Amino acid sequence: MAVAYPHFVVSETHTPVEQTKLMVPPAASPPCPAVTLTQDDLKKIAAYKAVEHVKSGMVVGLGTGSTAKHAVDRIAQLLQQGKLKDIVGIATSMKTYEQAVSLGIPLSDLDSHPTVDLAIDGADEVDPGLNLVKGRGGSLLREKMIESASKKFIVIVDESKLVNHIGGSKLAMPVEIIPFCWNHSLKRLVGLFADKGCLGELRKCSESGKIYVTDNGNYIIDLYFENDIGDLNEASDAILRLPGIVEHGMFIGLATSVIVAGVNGVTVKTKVGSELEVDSFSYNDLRNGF
Ligand SMILES: O=C(CO)[C@H](O)[C@H](O)COP(=O)(O)O
Repeated sequence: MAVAYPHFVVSETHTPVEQTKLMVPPAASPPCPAVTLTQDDLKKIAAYKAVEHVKSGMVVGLGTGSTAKHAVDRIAQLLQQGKLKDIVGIATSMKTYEQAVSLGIPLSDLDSHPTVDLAIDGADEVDPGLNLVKGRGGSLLREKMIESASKKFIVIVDESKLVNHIGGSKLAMPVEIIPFCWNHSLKRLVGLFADKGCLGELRKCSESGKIYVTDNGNYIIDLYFENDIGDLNEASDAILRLPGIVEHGMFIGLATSVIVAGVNGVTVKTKVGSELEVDSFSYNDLRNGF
């Protein structure tokens, strides 16, 4: 059974793998049987909603990861259908670059297009102030370069990414470092946050066990925090002061809006000055259009 979402049909067969299965309640009117959305369906819903903000002629930052992949697919589809024209994409990773090339999306870079109209990307954590952790997919440096050059940066997530505070998922906060004496850098990073119950490890490829190397030829140290990191700007400054550190995965104040797809519908949080505007849409609203 497909959810009657305006722009796409959820696949009828779902592969559970590691995805969370979520039950969406049936619509009150018109009657509609319950539908099971996978976590990937939610990512796709958030991605498609974000792509509604892409207009012809825009320079668009193309994110990396399983959520952003849906946005790139959708942009390509709209280009192929002639509903979008003259889009220039700037890829945040080699993987996204290859995806975009395979789909025929015209690409450029920040040297030729230093200002990006809109970037769309996933995130690993989103806090209530729209600060993020990014980079569990390894692309944090190019993502931060492109997203900080964007007039608008829309983050697309399923609701599992929401946290009360950065580090709150207890999963990795990645830091890209140069390979030279990586163990020294690891110790210095962990030492910065000794009072926060911080542990760190060099990222390895899960399949080969080899050291993970970023698109920039660097390594990644994954930091794990037992306690709240505290002031994010202070933590950021301390990390970036260490020689050998290239960038970290805290994206502080960069997102202009976040689209969260959850079991009950979609929430769009948008920064308006210092305020946060929140719009919520149930799947019934989505059925009837916004
Ligand atoms: O920062 C990223 C890659 O560096 C991704 O955006 C982040 O890891 C989220 O990935 P996914 O959409 O697969 O959950």
